This record gives sequence, structure tokens and C-alpha cells, in this order.
Amino acid sequence: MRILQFESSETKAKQSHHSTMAGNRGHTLMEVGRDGVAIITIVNPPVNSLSFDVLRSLKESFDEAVRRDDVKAIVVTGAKGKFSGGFDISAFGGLQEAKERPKPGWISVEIITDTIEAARKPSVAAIDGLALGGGLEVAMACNARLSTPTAQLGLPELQLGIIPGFGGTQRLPRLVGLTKALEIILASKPVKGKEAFSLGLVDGLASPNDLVNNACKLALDILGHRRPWTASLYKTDKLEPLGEAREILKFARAQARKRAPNLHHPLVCIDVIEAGIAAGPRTGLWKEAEAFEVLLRSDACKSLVHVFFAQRGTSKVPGVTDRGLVPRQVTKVAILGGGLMGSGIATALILGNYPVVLKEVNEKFLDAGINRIKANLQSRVKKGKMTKENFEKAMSLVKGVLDYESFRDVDMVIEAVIENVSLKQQIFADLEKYCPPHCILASNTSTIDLNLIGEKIKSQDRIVGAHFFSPAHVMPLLEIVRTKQTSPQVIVDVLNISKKIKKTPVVVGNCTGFAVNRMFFPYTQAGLLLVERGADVYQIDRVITKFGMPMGPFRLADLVGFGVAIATGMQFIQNFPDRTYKSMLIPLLQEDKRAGETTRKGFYLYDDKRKASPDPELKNYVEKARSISGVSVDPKLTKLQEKDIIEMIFFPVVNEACRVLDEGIAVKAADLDISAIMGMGFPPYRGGIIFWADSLGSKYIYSRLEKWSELYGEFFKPCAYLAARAVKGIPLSASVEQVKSRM
Ligand SMILES: C[C@H](O)CC(=O)SCCNC(=O)CCNC(=O)[C@H](O)C(C)(C)COP(=O)(O)OP(=O)(O)OC[C@H]1O[C@@H](n2cnc3c(N)ncnc32)[C@H](O)[C@@H]1OP(=O)(O)O
Repeated sequence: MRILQFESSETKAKQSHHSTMAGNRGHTLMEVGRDGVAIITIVNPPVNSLSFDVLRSLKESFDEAVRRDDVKAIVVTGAKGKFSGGFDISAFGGLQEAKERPKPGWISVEIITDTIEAARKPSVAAIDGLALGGGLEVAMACNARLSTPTAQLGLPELQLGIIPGFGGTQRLPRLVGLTKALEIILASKPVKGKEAFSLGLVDGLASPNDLVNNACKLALDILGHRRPWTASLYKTDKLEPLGEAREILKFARAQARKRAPNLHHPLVCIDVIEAGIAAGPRTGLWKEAEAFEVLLRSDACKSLVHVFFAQRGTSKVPGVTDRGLVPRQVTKVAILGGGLMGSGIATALILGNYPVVLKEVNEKFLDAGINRIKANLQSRVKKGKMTKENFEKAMSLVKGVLDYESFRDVDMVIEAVIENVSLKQQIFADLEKYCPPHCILASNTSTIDLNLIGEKIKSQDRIVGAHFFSPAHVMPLLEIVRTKQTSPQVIVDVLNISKKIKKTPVVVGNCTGFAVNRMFFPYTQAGLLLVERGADVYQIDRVITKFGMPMGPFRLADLVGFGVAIATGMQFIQNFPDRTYKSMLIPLLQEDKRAGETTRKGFYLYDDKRKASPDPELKNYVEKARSISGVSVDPKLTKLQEKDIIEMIFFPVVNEACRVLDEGIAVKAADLDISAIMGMGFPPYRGGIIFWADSLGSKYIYSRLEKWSELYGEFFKPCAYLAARAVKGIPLSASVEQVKSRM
């Protein structure tokens, strides 16, 4: 084993610190040991991303290492246990606006290929923590790689609307074969070090402590011809023969088209890989560089980069997370209600390693609740996401109870009973009595005002909404609802729990429907209004699905069930009577025992496999609803273009999102983008509801809504927030301060 021995004076003399400019966008450090191995460390916290400064510095370090007579071989690693999280995503904006545009191929050809891979001294990447995107691409250009067994290695660029741009499309297939490379790139799914070793992506494994020493040894072994000196770009042994490769690529194209018909960049990626296989890796590299430049400027990339940062921004809440509060430890959580929601929430918590007490009113309901949790976990075992052993461990974390005795030492309670105000009020009064005074009192209500739920108790600062989406152990969003009295400490605590159970949190204010359901409501309402005036149910659903939603408003209503649709509808009619469109279509269907998917009949008919098909009978119900509403068919609405359908369904959603912002229910527009993507299934490559709206312009949206409100009533009336921004021609995402400063 190689021991790094640096005498302090020598270390100083031989340490190079390559850093460009005064800005702190990272650098590399180079140390040369007595054995003649130069260790180049990427330093750019928190994830050692490859900024232009880091890349320049990396090239300088390599050039210096090659130049210096005392350097025999090179090891590249990352500071603080992380190799590199890839190209600096925050630099994308500058590139898109051409503020900083390096000459084509500067990074992938000049630095990665002609400096690192072509160096006259062998190099080894020592990978701990993560090597993602550009990080892995740097590592693949080294002559060998060592990693820790748990390090994550991957090329997740497609998730950002781009393709790997530092040679990844060429080197990965040559290291692991085409099929596996496509799987890793197209699914943006990293592999762990252990798997990377079995695939040939890395040449050996080492513990974090031995990693760099072993890498140095390997570099010297390569120099001494005891191990092969390989340039990944020119390897051919793992590549399938051309004919076979073309078949694999053809299949991959078909899969990509099926999986994401609106996305172009996965197909570009496959083309670039093919170019390299057919015409040689150097041609492939240039093709990759060209395609990368174009995709970087695409709407999909701009939207997905926005989503990347917006998602990380939701847990930064002004006035709450900037106070230096430390989350308190939550060691036990109680859940009231073992129904679909309660058992899903319990599953999510157990998966986050929280011991859970599940309370029901009788043995029968309790058993059903526990069985639901069991089934949720068992389905993970079936899918290979959980071992049998971990299943047993997870089940041992749940305890079923029928009374409040076990609530005396819980740190948080989540109430998940039916949406009944007086029942919830009674429960909160009991909770105040039985739970310790520090215990967080949360409700999973999706629509009821929290002030009403907690009306009868004193502990107002402990009340918070924890609104999960069904199925709670699967859906990624958690709406954290605060009232005017909820303490910042409680919000910080719940934010921390959401992180532990791997949910993206959005902190919202208290109102009927909060953020997500308020935005969702006009989605179905707009559909009903259009259908009563002559538009076709199935065409609307088709167009909206093509736009990128998982399902259109009518298929969704069937899934949710008309019982729930009518109950939430009533809440909205009561709270927002002016703009609620009152259609009798759903109640009429419900009256005829067509309550959606569970009854096998709703807007659609369902077969044994739950496959939906249109129902010719539906038109009779539509006619009846139309006559009750007293509206007549508008010939214009019977032949709507796709664009019109999209706008008439989504502009009311945008309008409601604007109200939510105006009322301060959401603190920033980007939070609503994430809410729409994760709560409603809005396509991420459109950047979220407000981001998408801003791509069309506030003026345009305002003028369309204004016109429809004249023709079809108050439902479409643009709100004051939208009007103010349209008049000034500024984006909907502009904060109130930004609007004022433009006055
Ligand atoms: C040319 C090339 O082929 C193109 C590329 O390389 S594109 C980049 C490819 N890399 C990626 O897509 C990886 C993106 N990052 C991630 O997936 C995750 O951040 C991670 C797995 C690295 C770390 O996850 P986690 O520990 O949960 O921390 P997370 O909160 O996500 O990130 C920590 C911070 O690093 C930032 N960050 C992460 N990766 C970054 C990157 N590549 N560039 C710039 N900032 C990055 C985050 O924005 C966040 O900043 P904040 O603290 O100010 O909010």
C-alpha cells in the first residue's frame, strides 16, 4: 500500500493551486507525492461541479503534471468524498444567453480528449461519493478508474434536456457496451460502484480510506506496463458489431418515442451515439459537441434547468428557514386513520425509518389499515425495490392501536380521517389532551381550512397541514400548510421530515384547496364548461394527454371518483362562488350509478383490466346537463383546434395560480411550478405552470381570458394579479416588489 509522505516544506513547494480569477467558482489542487504521482483534486463545494474555472484549472494542472519531470503519473479525485456532480448547471444560463461561450469542442476535445486522455503520463480517476454527468465523463477519459462500492456513477444529462457533452455518448458505450450504456443514459439512472465494476465502467473497488492510495498504485502499475494503458475512446471490444448495434439503436428509438413522445433530445442522443459507432469516435465527439450546443438552447433544457433549481428552492422559505432554527428530533409519529391516505402516509414514514403508531376506531379497520401498509411494502418487494429482510424490519416499525395511550410520547401526529369538520375538531381536542406539549399536530386534509379544524384548541402554533397526495408512499410532493399562527420551528421540523421521507415539500398558506387543489379545480371545470357548449370529452382528454399530462380532466375525474369530485366541488362553490362553473354533468352521472372507474362507468367505460373506452351513451347526459345549465352549443367550440383546447383548459389554471400567488398562499412562482409538476403531473419539460405561462406572455393570456369571459362568463375572468402584469408586459413570475419597481 502506498503511503503518502509529504514533508511540509516539500509539500508546499510542490503544491500547485490552479484557480482562475478571484470569483469562487472552484479550482483544482495539485500535490505531487514522493512516488511521483500527481494528485489533482477538484474543489468546488458543495458537489465539486465543473465550472469553467474548474475546467480551466483542470487543464492547467494536467499540462503542468505532464510538463514536470518529477511527475510520473496522475490521479484525479474530488474534495470531501465527492468526485464531481458534473458540469456546473448554474452556468447554463450564461451559455444560453451567449454571455460565456467557449469555442466548440474546447472542453470535450481540447481538455477531455486531447489533454486528459492523450496525456503522455497515465491517469487514474479515484471516485468516491458521486461521478455524475461531466464528472463521470472526466473519469472515463482517464486511463483507469477506481471507485468506492457505494459511489454513484451516471450520466443524468437527459433529465436536463441535454445530452452528455464531454464525450459521454462515445466513451460509455465503449466501456460497458451499447445496451447497458443506452440504459444508463436514457433512463438517467446512476449505477453504484459495485455494479460499475461488474460492468467494466470502473477497474477496481476500494474503501474510501484506501481509494487515493490504491489509485496512485494503479497509475504506477500502468506506467510500468503491469496494467493496460487504455484510452476509452478507442476501445472496441465491448461494442456490438455494426448490424447488431443498429438493431439495438432502432429499438431504443422506438422505446424513447413511446416513453416521451414530446421529447426530441433522447432521439438526438441516440443519433449521436450511432454516428460514433458508424463513423468513428472522433466524428462522434464533434457530432456530440454540435448537438449539445443546439440542445442547450432548447425550450426543454431551459424548462428542465428551471425545474432543477426550483425543486431545490422549495425548502428555502423566507422568514422561516433563514432564522437559524435547527430541526428537532422526531422519533415517533402517530397517524390517525388507516384508510387509503393514512396507510399510505404510514408507509412513507416507515420507509423513512420512522416508528409509526397507527390508530383506528375498531379492530376491523385497524387490521385493514395494517394490511394496506403490508401490501404497499410487499409491492416494493415484488418490484425488487426492497429485500424480504427489510420488509420485516419495516413492518416491525408499525404498531396498531385503538386508543390514545401510546400517544403520550409521540413527537408528531398526522390526522388522516374523512373530510368531516366536526370529527376533525373532536380529534384535535383529544390530541391536545393526550399528546405531549411539544407534539406537532398535523392534518392531512386536502381542502378544509386548518383554522376551522383547530378552532377549539389552544395550541395554535403547533397546528400544521401535511397534505400528501395519493398514493402517499409514491407521490413525490408534500404540501406543508401553515396558518398565521403555525410556528416557524414546526415548519422547519416538517421540512426536515419531508427530506427524510424523500418528498419535495412546498410550504403554502392556509385556504380552501391550498395550492395544488386550487390550481387543479379549474382544470376539470374548464373541461365541463367546454363540453356543455359543444366540445368533445374524448377529444379534450386526447389533446391534453398529448400536451403531456398523464391524463385529461375527464379520465382524471373517473380515477378520483365522483364522490370526491362532488364533495370538493361543494367546497369550491361555497368559497369561490363567483368563478365556480356549476355543471350538473357529474352529479347526473353519479345519480345513474356511474361514479367513475370504481363503478366501471363514468365518462368512460372500463373493462376488467381497467382499460378505458369512450361511451356513446355519454352524449345523453351531456345534453341533459346542458339543458339544466341553460346553455346552447357554440359552433366555434365544436371544432376547436388543439391549441385552443390547451389554452382554454390551462389558462384558467394559470389564472388561479396567479390568485394563489397574489394572496400569498405560495411564496414564490417557482413553488407553484413544482406543485403543478409533482402534484398535477404537469410536464416538467414545460417548466411548470407559471414558467410555461411566461413563455406565452402575460399579455397574451390576459387578452384570451378577457375575451372568453365576455363570451362565456365569470369563470374565465382574469384576476387583478394577471391584469397588473399584462398591462406592464412583465412576467407572471415577477414578485410584487419587481412589479412595483417597474411602476
Ligand atoms: C457536459 C455535461 O455532460 C453536462 C453535465 O454534466 S450536466 C450536469 C450533470 N449532473 C447532474 O445532473 C447532477 C445534478 N445534481 C444532482 O443530481 C444532485 O444535486 C446530487 C446527486 C449531485 C446531490 O444531491 P443532494 O445531496 O440531494 O444535494 P442537492 O440539494 O441536490 O444539491 C446540493 C447543492 O448543489 C447544487 N448542485 C448539485 N449539482 C450541481 C451541478 N451539477 N451544478 C451546479 N450546482 C449543482 C444544488 O443546486 C444544491 O445547491 P443549493 O444547496 O444552493 O440548493
